[in-house]
Amino acid sequence: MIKVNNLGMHFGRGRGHTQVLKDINFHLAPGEFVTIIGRSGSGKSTFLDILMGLVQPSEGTVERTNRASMSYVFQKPALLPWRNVLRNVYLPLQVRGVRRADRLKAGMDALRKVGLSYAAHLFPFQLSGGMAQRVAIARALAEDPDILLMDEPFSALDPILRENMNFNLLSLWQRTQKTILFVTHSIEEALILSDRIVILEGGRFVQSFEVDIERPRTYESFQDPRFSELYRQIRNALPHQPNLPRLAPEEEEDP
Ligand SMILES: Nc1ncnc2c1ncn2[C@@H]1O[C@H](COP(=O)(O)OP(=O)(O)OP(=O)(O)O)[C@@H](O)[C@H]1O
Repeated sequence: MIKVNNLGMHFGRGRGHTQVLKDINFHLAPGEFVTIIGRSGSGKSTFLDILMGLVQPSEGTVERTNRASMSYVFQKPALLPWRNVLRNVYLPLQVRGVRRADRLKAGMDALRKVGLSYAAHLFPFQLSGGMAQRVAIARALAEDPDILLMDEPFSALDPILRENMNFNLLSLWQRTQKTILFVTHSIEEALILSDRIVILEGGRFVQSFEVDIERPRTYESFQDPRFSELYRQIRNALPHQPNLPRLAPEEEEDP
């Protein structure tokens, strides 16, 4: 779906020069769910902006197979307060000049996919944080993209709601067969969602983990021994407090 070759990105020059991304090679296969984890300022949003074509990279190329279409879900829902939910959801279609009847249908279909058809006529101030974020997802789905780019979409939600939204997204992904590239700071969230997790550190993709936890994932998946094993490996691949020991591998049980 997407292939990134030797990508690099820097901003400014001279003393203000910042190298944000270096030598990035990356691919996203059809139907795959891939998550990027990296600390704040590691260049995750810059990477998504480049994939989306909002920013030109300083070096390297981004190839997209068969001109696959993409939609972006931002960290904040960014809804227009004077438009109701349905009119927010079909806004990108309206901008593209899609006929009214078609955009109403696409908007309602997208709201149904996130379980919010009942809220079509509410205004943003009447929504909870989780509802607003689902409206933002519906707005991205209304365009029926091949690829969804999601930049920390649930980071502002409380942990229980966030977990529920994760399972919500998984069932949506299974039903719609979209390809998803997700960004988060949370190892748990990455593990419950993804097929593959890549770590962005110092502007490079330093490690990649295949998440071989059985699907469909459920609340039980948190108890899967592979979950805690992968958690340890990924946590150890991220920066540590210098005075604290790293996580030891789990003890093997006696046969
Ligand atoms: N237009 C710009 N001009 C100069 N520097 C920039 C610009 N955009 C981003 N940067 C710098 O690039 C680095 C990476 O920013 P980016 O927003 O991609 O990080 P991030 O990993 O998404 O962070 P967070 O997790 O906090 O959202 C930061 O140091 C930022 O200051």
